[in-house]
Amino acid sequence: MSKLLRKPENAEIKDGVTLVHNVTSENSSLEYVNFKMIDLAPGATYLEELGKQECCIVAVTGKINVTDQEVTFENLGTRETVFEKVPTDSVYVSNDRTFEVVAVSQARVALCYSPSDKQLPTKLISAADNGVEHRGTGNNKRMVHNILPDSDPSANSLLVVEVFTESGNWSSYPPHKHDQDNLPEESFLEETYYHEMNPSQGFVFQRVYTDDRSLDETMTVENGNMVIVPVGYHPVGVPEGYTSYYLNVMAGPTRIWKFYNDPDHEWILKG
Ligand SMILES: O=C[C@H](O)[C@@H](O)[C@H](O)CC(=O)O
Repeated sequence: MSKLLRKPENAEIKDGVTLVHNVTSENSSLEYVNFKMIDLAPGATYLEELGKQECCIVAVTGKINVTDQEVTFENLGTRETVFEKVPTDSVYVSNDRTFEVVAVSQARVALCYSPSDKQLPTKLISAADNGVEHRGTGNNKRMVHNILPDSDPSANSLLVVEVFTESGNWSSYPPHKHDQDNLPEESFLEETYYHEMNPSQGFVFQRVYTDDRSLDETMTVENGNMVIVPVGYHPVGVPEGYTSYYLNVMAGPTRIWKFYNDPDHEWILKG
């Protein structure tokens, strides 16, 4: 199995708290992006002290309360399944703070981390604050919820978006990359994908590859899997009959999303 593909761990870490995924700089090649997906049973709590990392807490499904021990946001979350295709609520918590998540209902919560040493205010990113984008044409259409885009100055290095791609369409396509710290041409952002499929027995194909093909992995990605994108182009193809969801976390030395399209395939944009 590709080292870039992660299947759910589903490790119970305390009563009512299951660690579904845990991507760290120790167990991956990523230096900027860290990620946890946790499942919380009703009433379960998860507390974390942040060091020099910031965190975007995404109420992926279900309802949660979030506090940084100074301010508390209650009843966050807008959906029982991501395939309701509505934006959800998130909370930004900066470095050197402690946060606690309390499950109001059964909940799946994404914890998206990146480096931070300039403490910023804790901020509710409500569903209504998500910019919704409809990108692409033909069989390249997808819908994007911008949870924490680079246009939002609330974070130091973190970028968080979620993407819905319908049956028979492609996303992150034409293939693009952001693996060179070469602004204004291209930014360097590591990336993680947390994938879900509807119906859940579905799969997508995701390729991660570099210009010199020193990295060239094509993966069958199933419901609940993650894909780690340290470098390279990273297109996703969705078979007929299924809808794809993925949550992206990106971070790098500069908080700008400036991608570079694969020249072999950029002609597709010219229609
Ligand atoms: O670089 C960002 C990720 O590849 C996705 O968020 C991608 O941009 C989604 C899309 O535009 O299809």
